[in-house]
Amino acid sequence: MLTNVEHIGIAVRDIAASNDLFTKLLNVAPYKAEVVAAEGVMTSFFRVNQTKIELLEATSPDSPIAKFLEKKGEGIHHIAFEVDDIEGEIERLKNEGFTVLNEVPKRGADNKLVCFLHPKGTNGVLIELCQEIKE
Ligand SMILES: CC[C@H](C(=O)O)C(=O)SCCNC(=O)CCNC(=O)[C@H](O)C(C)(C)COP(=O)(O)OP(=O)(O)OC[C@H]1O[C@@H](n2cnc3c(N)ncnc32)[C@H](O)[C@@H]1OP(=O)(O)O
Ligand SMILES: [Co+2]
Repeated sequence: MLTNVEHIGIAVRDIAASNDLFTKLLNVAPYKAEVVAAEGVMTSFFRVNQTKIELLEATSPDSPIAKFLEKKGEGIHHIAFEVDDIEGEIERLKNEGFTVLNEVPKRGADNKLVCFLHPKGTNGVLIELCQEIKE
């Protein structure tokens, strides 16, 4: 089951400059910076009550963020929903006809297991599902 919007991912060219901007905007400093090498991203997380913003900078030219920036420029990159059973949701969504880009959940940022749905099947919005990793 999808429980809530866990974060909004925003693609940025210069995460240090965007950290300053979002700190002013949200009146709060980022609580975490984390590289996810497998995704080719550097992330920075802000929390405003229950809402999180994830800033994403590409760490390599073949990063999905680099391609996105080249094509669309800076802006909202994805919406992430929190789920309580990511494997179950993957099966359910596959059966509903959505294209799951990684059918095996992968390690994301901020201590989550994640998967993504192709935006072609979701009205042009990249959707991420994420489940807290219980240590
Ligand atoms: C996991 C760490 C962290 C976390 O929260 O834990 C993250 O969120 S990491 C975020 C970065 N990782 C990903 O985005 C992984 C999933 N994304 C992908 O697999 C690709 O980006 C994919 C398949 C969505 C697009 O890759 P492709 O190589 O096909 O790039 P194209 O430029 O050819 O795109 C094809 C088509 O899709 C449109 N597109 C691409 N990205 C997005 C997007 N973010 N939102 C909406 N639409 C997108 C692109 O415009 C192309 O459409 P077209 O009409 O053909 O121009
Ligand atoms: Co994300």
